[in-house]
Amino acid sequence: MGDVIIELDGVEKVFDVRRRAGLFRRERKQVRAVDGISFTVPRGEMVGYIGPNGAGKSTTIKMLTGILTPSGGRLRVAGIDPSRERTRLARRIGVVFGQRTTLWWDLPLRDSYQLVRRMYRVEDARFKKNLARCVDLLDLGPLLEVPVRQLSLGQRMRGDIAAALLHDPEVLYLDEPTIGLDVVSKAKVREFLQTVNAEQGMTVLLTTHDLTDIEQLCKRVMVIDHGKLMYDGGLEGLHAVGESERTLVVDFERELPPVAVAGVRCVRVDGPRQWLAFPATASAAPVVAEVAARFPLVDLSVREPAIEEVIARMYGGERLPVARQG
Ligand SMILES: Nc1ncnc2c1ncn2[C@@H]1O[C@H](COP(=O)(O)OP(=O)(O)OP(=O)(O)O)[C@@H](O)[C@H]1O
Repeated sequence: MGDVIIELDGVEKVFDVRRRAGLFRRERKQVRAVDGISFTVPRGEMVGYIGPNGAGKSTTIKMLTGILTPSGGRLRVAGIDPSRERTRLARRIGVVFGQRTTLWWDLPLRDSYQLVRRMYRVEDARFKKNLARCVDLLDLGPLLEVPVRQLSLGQRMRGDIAAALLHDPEVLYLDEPTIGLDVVSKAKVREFLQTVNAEQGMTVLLTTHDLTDIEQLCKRVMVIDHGKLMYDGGLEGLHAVGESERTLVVDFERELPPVAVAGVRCVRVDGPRQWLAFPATASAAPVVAEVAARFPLVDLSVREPAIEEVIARMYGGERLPVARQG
């Protein structure tokens, strides 16, 4: 592990919400959007931050940029307290919100980038170098003279990502960077993120509803629900926690009643084909050996659990949050 660049210790955000409770009465209610979250991210890591709608992901990112001040706990990004020194932090971080653009609607991309350069006072040579690299890797060349309003969603997103990187941030927050994009644009964005992470050692924190983003980009994933951290670890570990199952798809020589093998559930029968589920954490070898020894087999294959199913089970289930580290 390298040095720690993002550090949260018991971070909370409580919103005071007023709502009507009858004709004349207003009720005050507190929403604990982030409820005591602790984690650290070492420099250079690319981490997925996922959870169902309203889990507290955007609120966390807003605190990490300094837009929102935590109600409790301790938060540091590159050694800086974001809400106290938001401007100083802004030079060190890049932010992309998939749902809205930071570009100037009426200006061509090229002019937007000039404004970014002035805002961050990016030195000329560095700006040229960074822009050339982004234009090359994100295929922005033909788009530079086009006003932002005329860009497709995928083009605009690529434009936004470039804008976030022109001042060489050490940390990049991406909130739903692939939302609404077509397959080709998604692939391009992912490839780009992989490149900047690998070549520049940029730390990336990514929220997404598209689990392919996580599978392709992140070795580590954090799952948040109701403002609490429910899981922090590798994707494989998520399968263990989510009690996911692998499936042995077996073609027998003839139709058989559902086979009974210890540790295995027959989940489907279709003619001579049967689907046998067993825990994803177990080895397939003994299951295959027993089925093959007892029944006349023609063919078999093992299907890995879909990460979507694991996550859905986690979101749906009553789980205890992970223990706080340290
Ligand atoms: N400014 C605010 N005032 C009051 N409540 C808020 C505010 N911002 C967020 N909340 C509430 O805090 C909770 C967490 O919201 P947040 O936007 O962080 O979730 P999210 O995980 O980003 O969800 P989504 O995937 O839908 O974007 C929700 O219950 C939301 O309604």
